[in-house]
Parts: sequence; structure tokens; C-alpha cells
Amino acid sequence: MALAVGMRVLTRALLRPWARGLRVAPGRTGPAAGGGDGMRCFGSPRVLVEPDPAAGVAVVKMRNPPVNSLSLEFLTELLISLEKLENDKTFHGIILTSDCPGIFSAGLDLTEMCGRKPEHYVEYWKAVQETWLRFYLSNLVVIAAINGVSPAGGCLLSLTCDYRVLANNPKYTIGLNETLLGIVAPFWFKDTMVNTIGHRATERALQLGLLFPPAEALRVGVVDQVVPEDQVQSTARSVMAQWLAIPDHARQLTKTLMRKPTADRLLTERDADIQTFVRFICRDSVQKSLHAYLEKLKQKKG
Ligand SMILES: CCCCC/C=C/C(=O)SCCNC(=O)CCNC(=O)[C@H](O)C(C)(C)COP(=O)(O)OP(=O)(O)OC[C@H]1O[C@@H](n2cnc3c(N)ncnc32)[C@H](O)[C@@H]1OP(=O)(O)O
Repeated sequence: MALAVGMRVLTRALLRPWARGLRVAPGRTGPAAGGGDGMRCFGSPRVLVEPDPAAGVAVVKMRNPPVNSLSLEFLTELLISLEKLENDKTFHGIILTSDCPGIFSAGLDLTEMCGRKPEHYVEYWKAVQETWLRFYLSNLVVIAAINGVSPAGGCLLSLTCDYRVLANNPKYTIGLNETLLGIVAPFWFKDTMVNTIGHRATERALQLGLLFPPAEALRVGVVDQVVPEDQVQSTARSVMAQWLAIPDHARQLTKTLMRKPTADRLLTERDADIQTFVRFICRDSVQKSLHAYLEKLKQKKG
């Protein structure tokens, strides 16, 4: 049932005019594409997939410049790439990383949540829910190679992964900073963080909207490893090899065992969660806060 709902959302997404043709992208063969076996990079305008079939691994690079904000189009492309990799028996793991220098992801796209119609908010929130569910419950091993700053939705995306490697750069902060924007992280954002760092640390981090620099992120457990910037990808690959050495069915079932109760909570409250989001985001006070925050981001440049 839950899966059917998910598939409907994904199918609808695939049927959108701008989503058509995303499966066919100009390919290039390169070292990351598995050397000489001819498998090409594929993907879509905003998601580059570099397959390494020999290793059973694909590197998924987010490239939605300037800041990899999680727009509706971008989320849809991410979901399509994930689905394609999951359906291809060649692949057992993916490394999720960014193609935008210094930015892993700036989180949910604020322009999707500002000044739009309620119907748009419904569509956007369904895509956010679907992305979380799909990544959180993916049968693949998913490792985040976090090579940039990662606030709010960007942090959430990395928390859906099985392991997080963060580049040791003081600018690369990570956390659920929603309160700083005058908004509230939904219960499933909070649950994902609780599952990662525990209740008390989450309570503090979420209320204060903490963005942790690398050493702090490691200490509190938001990330599993902090390494020099030029070693993020190689470390993610070594970790992947370790995870792929475990019998796949046992690892997958264990992942499901650990994560299903959290996912089920959203699955059973999905519609209510959409309504809560739309009611909240439509409030004048929330719209004002978001506009002011976006304005502050723009003025930062001037
Ligand atoms: C019930 C509601 C629950 C909703 C839960 C919400 C979850 C979220 O994820 S909300 C989003 C939270 N994200 C942030 O707080 C990050 C905001 N961005 C930044 O702090 C910075 O942009 C940066 C550190 C990520 C990058 O800094 P920098 O390299 O200096 O780039 P700029 O700040 O100049 O940004 C360039 C460009 O991008 C626009 N932008 C930045 N973040 C977003 C975003 N999340 N959504 C949409 N657009 C974003 C920024 O406004 C600039 O635009 P232009 O001025 O038009 O170039």
C-alpha cells in the first residue's frame, strides 16, 4: 500500500513534461565510470551519475547550482536516478555527493515555499516526503560524501544515508537549523535526527538551530567520520567496500528492521503531515519570516 502510494508520486513525477527524457542523458566514459567496460555516465540536468559497475557502486553528484537547493525539479531528478540505480542489479551502493564547490545542499528550496499557491505547497511537500522515504528505505548502501555546507534539508538528506563522511573545513557546517528561519522541522526530520544522535542532543540542536562545524558534528554523531577535504571521496569508497562485504540480504533486512518504524510513522500520517505543512507555510507570519530570510541571503552579497 505504502509502496503503491510512493510509486504513484514517482510515476506522476516521471510523467511531467520536464521529467520526460531525463533517463537518456549524454554519456561519457571515464575513470569513475568503471574504466574500460564501456558503461557511461548518465543522469539528468541536475544529477550526474558516474557508474563503477566493477565495484557495484555509482557516484551520484548533485549539480543544481548555485547551492543545490532541493527544488521540485531537482528532487524529482534525484528520485529518478535513485530508482534507476535500484532497478539495475549491477549496483549495490551509491555515494551521494555534490558537484557544487563548497555546498553539499542548501536544503529545501525556499522559493518553493514562498509566495506560491496551496496546491503548489502540496505538490512540493509530497516530493520532499517521497525523497526522504525513498532514500531512507533504499535497499542500496547509501554513503554521503559531504563536501560542503549542509543546512536543514541538506542535513536531512545526508541523515537518510547509511554513513556520513564530512570534509574537514570549518565552513562546512551541518545541522537542522529550521528554527533560525522561524520554521519548525517536521516530526520525521526530528525522528531521523533522534535516530542518529539521540533525544537530548537533538532537542538542543533543533531548538537552537545548531549548525555544527566538522569537529562538533563528529563529536555529537551527526557525521561518522571527518577527513581532509581531498580524501572525502576515497574514504567514502573504502567505507563502501566495507559495507558491501556484508551479505546483502542480511544487511538490507537489518536496515529495514532499524528504519521501518520511523518510516511507517510518516507513511501512516502522510496526508495529515501535508495538511500540517500547508497550513503552517501559508501563515502570514511564516511567509514573512521566509521572505525576510531570503532577503537577508540576497543582501549578504551587496
Ligand atoms: C514546516 C516547514 C518545514 C520546512 C523544513 C525546511 C527545511 C529547509 O531545508 S529550509 C532551507 C534552509 N536552508 C538554509 O538555511 C540555507 C540558506 N542558505 C545559505 O545559508 C547560503 O546560501 C549557503 C551557506 C548555503 C551558501 O552561501 P553562499 O555560497 O554565500 O551563497 P549565497 O548565500 O549567496 O546563495 C546563492 C543564491 O542561492 C540562494 N539560496 C541560498 N539558499 C537557498 C535555499 N535554501 N533555497 C533557495 N535559494 C537559496 C540565495 O538566495 C542566492 O540567490 P541569489 O541572490 O538570487 O543569487
